Amino acid sequence: MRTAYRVETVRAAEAALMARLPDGALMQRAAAGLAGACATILGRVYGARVVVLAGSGDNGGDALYAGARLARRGAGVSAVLLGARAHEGGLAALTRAGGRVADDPFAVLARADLVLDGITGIGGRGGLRPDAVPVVRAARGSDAVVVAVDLPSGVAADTGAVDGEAVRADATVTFGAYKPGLLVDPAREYAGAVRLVDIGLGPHLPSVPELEALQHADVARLLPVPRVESDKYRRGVVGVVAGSARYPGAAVLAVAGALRGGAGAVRYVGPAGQAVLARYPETLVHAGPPGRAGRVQAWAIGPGLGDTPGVDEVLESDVPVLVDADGLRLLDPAAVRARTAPTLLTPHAGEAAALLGVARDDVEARRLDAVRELAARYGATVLLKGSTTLVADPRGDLPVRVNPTGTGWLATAGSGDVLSGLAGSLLAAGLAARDAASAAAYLHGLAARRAARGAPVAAHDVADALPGAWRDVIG
Ligand SMILES: NC(=O)C1=CN([C@@H]2O[C@H](COP(=O)(O)OP(=O)(O)OC[C@H]3O[C@@H](n4cnc5c(N)ncnc54)[C@H](OP(=O)(O)O)[C@@H]3O)[C@@H](O)[C@H]2O)[C@@H](O)CC1
Ligand SMILES: [K+]
Repeated sequence: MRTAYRVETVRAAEAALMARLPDGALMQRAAAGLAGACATILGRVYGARVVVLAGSGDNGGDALYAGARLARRGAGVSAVLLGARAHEGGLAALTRAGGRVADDPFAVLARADLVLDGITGIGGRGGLRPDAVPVVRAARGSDAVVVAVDLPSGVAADTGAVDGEAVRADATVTFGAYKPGLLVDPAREYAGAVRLVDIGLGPHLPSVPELEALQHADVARLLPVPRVESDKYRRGVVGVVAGSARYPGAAVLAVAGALRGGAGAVRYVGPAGQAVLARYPETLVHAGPPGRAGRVQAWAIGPGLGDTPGVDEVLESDVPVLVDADGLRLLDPAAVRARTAPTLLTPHAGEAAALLGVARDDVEARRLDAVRELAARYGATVLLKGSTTLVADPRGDLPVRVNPTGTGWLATAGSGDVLSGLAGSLLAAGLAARDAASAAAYLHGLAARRAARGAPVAAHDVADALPGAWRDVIG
């Protein structure tokens, strides 16, 4: 499990740790880890040209001390001072090691092999200040590798929002713990490859993080395993209510996902039964309405539904319900809150914006806030699809889950339908809504990567790749 903590939590843990250590020890640990990561990136430190962009705080201190370490190993290090003041100890160490303050920032940046971004870290507020913007652009425009110290300067550590300009790094070396912005877009995209340096914070961090990202082993523990005595009903039947005369394909794709999700049987309910059977003869089909279709252990409703009714009826059932796509339109918070069984909503940013009554861009810019707000408002588990898929539980004291397997190739028509069927199937197999949602997102992203291998994929390719992704996860 990868975890991320908010700034105030990191600061409290740092304070507790610092109280037991000599002055400056923590910054030296950070600088040593940072210099080591830079040496790995550079390959050869001796003779390398390094530029340190230093702001006025401790983030600049880390960068200057790391610069001093690299200078002692033979790198040519120049500092560009961007704040009203510079970290005194760090600047003195750099100068002692043979580094110098640049007369012309643009000249040194043009020849740099590596740029250390130490403008701001967890103390930064808002985007870059005007004096930093041209310097950062010059760094980005050069051939140098840009390494962000702790966080790319200009991104919001706690939310992943980017208000204004920020550093686009090739890599970020972060200290003690991941911060939410390193895992959530848009900030995540600015961070490049993230490396965590252990500075001994672990024992001082609380057990419940702000965010968690499941890894293979975590997902493997969640996936259902059939027992010897299992039959198809004990493994769970998932009811898929999807598709319409206009969009029969959505039904086929949702069923394709559901068949790969671990339920023992898939019951399709709706007008696209023929299309579903033609592709998947193992499906049980029923024209509807859902209440007459027979018993299921979970419903997945919404993909390609158009105006077909059925959402209200399904929400009245006493089994877990996943609502997606067209099912989310006009969704009544009171009806969802009144349910006794779990509800899982799976909007993309546009649907989430409609549910919240805000603009789509607002959701994209503040994904973490949006997913939490929806979960609270509807009393439901919410999976917010997108570049970084997030899963929030209605119990606000649980960490939000962030899916690490996503890929841009998933932004293709019908891939959400596959995800709905898959997550619905995991619900029917008995997973809690939060686990079903996060395991489904994980497998779905992995399947897309396996299917794509660098080339475009169609939604049905993703469905076909799910068994391979599942095998990969259970190892
Ligand atoms: N604590 C620890 O034990 C350890 C901490 N460590 C390190 O310390 C970092 C946190 O250091 P920090 O608290 O000094 O904050 P930091 O991010 O350097 O910025 C502070 C100053 O920047 C300014 N400023 C604000 N916004 C700005 C903007 N948009 N653009 C430009 N400038 C802006 C503002 O000053 P102002 O100019 O307003 O006077 C503010 O005071 C942390 O990320 C990690 O790297 C590690 O060494 C491990 C041990
Ligand atoms: K930084």
